[in-house]
Amino acid sequence: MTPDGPKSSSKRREIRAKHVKKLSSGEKDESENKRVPKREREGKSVEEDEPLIKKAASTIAVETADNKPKTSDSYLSKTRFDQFPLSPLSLKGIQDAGFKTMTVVQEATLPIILKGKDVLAKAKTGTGKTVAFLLPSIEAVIKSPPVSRDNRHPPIIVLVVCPTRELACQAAAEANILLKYHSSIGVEVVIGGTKLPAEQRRMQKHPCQILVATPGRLIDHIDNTSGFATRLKGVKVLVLDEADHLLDMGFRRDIERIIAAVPKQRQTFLFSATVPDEVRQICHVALKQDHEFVNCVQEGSGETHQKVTQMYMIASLDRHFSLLYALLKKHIADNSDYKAIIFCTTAMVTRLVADLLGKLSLNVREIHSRKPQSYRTRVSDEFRKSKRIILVTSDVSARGVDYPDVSLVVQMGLPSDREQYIHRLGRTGRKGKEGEGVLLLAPWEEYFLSSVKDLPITKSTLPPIDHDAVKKVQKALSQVEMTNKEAAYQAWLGYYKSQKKIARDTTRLVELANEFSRSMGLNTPPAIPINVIGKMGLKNVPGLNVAPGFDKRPGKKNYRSR
Ligand SMILES: Nc1ncnc2c1ncn2[C@@H]1O[C@H](COP(=O)(O)OP(=O)(O)OP(=O)(O)O)[C@@H](O)[C@H]1O
Repeated sequence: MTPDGPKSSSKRREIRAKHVKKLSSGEKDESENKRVPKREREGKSVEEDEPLIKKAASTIAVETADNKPKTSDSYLSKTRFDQFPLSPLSLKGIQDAGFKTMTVVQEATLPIILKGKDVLAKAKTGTGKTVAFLLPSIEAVIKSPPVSRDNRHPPIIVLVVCPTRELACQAAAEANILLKYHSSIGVEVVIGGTKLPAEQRRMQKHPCQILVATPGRLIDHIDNTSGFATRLKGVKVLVLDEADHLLDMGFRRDIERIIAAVPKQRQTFLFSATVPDEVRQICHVALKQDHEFVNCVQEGSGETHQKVTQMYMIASLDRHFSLLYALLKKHIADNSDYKAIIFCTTAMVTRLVADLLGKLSLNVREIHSRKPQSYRTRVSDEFRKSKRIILVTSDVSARGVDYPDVSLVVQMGLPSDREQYIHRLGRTGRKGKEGEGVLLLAPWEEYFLSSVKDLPITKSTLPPIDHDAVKKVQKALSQVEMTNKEAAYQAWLGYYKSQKKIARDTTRLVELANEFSRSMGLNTPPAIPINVIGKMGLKNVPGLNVAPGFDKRPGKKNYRSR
């Protein structure tokens, strides 16, 4: 391969990882708690949302030549990029990236976007949505009039909003790959976890036309960075990546503020692998009335990848840790180049599970919101590049993160909803590859299955757990620090308190939490400060171990952080 020739996908990944690393420098862990969707923090559901308004928009189902909707997992189309009026420099960048033909979602959305229309696009996980919105965005920058060098507030032409820092950095890294030959176009990222003045200085030094941001930090800049609001007045393209998540109750107010800060006269793209009906009905807050809905996904089994086998296991909580261990051991034995992701319900449960698997001598890393951003970036980068590794994570890694070759995704406990289940599962089987997904539930969580009954998820027999393995897990649990168990117990309780069906009977909820406590090897449930119990709405519920006084640990207002 010539130095400038098409890149192999591993080379491309390396380049992107380098970009991500560069983009996401930051030392302080500015907890993501405040950005955890309020719906999840407070247990509110979409049903409690504002009245839904009916919306008229044309829907385009992507069809094959024989007019049947695409059912195969082939994420690539036969259409070449040069069949569209894209700038030669973009085409050169695409060639260098090693992209030969467009993916289905790119082929379906590009012609509509190039006509100037707003688009709401739904396409499976790992099928190239990022490039689908970046390419036409770059074209919009190229078509914009040049800006004079002495303009003190050079306009931001494209604003991309992503729900997490990892995703924002990843999108910016992908943009940098596409912009390889566009030396006059710049991309910047603004995310939490870094100091605001540092970002302000960086933006001043490198005025960009494309800005990728997380909602909270973007609003910080609107409020506190001089000239920033003026720069946003230049926006011609607004992108909401993981749009359904950004439009749900947790982010909605921020998104409404962001929309108010950019001109009405603009093009808007909403992309996600899941677009629930509620989101279709409220998307008018961002999109024009005559937008197109491009649906590259068949309802039901079409929403997940055929090459990813989906199984669920039902077992009492006291067996979950041993089951997880048995499951991982079997997966490792069967897959020499295994790469597994374990999703847990909260940050503190994530820490507990990571700690436990580490004590069981598995090669484990952890990512959640309580880790500093610099650590998160480093671990994410390492996991992206490595094989024979397990990542234990909270939902900060559920959406959009593009780790190649993940062979197994385990979801422990109740996913927050059907969409989250699909996005988490979507970390495997990317770009048409094979993968395996296991959902591990307790019997009282089985009701969740009704929300995914149209997906090809089947019941699995439980892997055999020998006596030695149980002993090993118990020993490992006894070595896990008590403070980690206490924090996991409290977080567990907070999470399930936000699950309406379970929280309805608070006495039962506490009984279940105490079952979880026993599964960690504790005879007595950890004590919870009385003020925290009050805030959780669990005052006087029998079974709780009440500690007098206040929980003074930093950032303790929210019981669940991701
Ligand atoms: N035309 C193409 N040909 C080959 N690979 C591509 C093409 N377009 C994008 N890719 C690659 O496909 C991978 C998945 O893309 P991306 O992360 O954008 O998926 P996604 O659809 O946004 O997934 P998710 O729903 O999980 O966010 C990336 O590694 C990206 O570089």
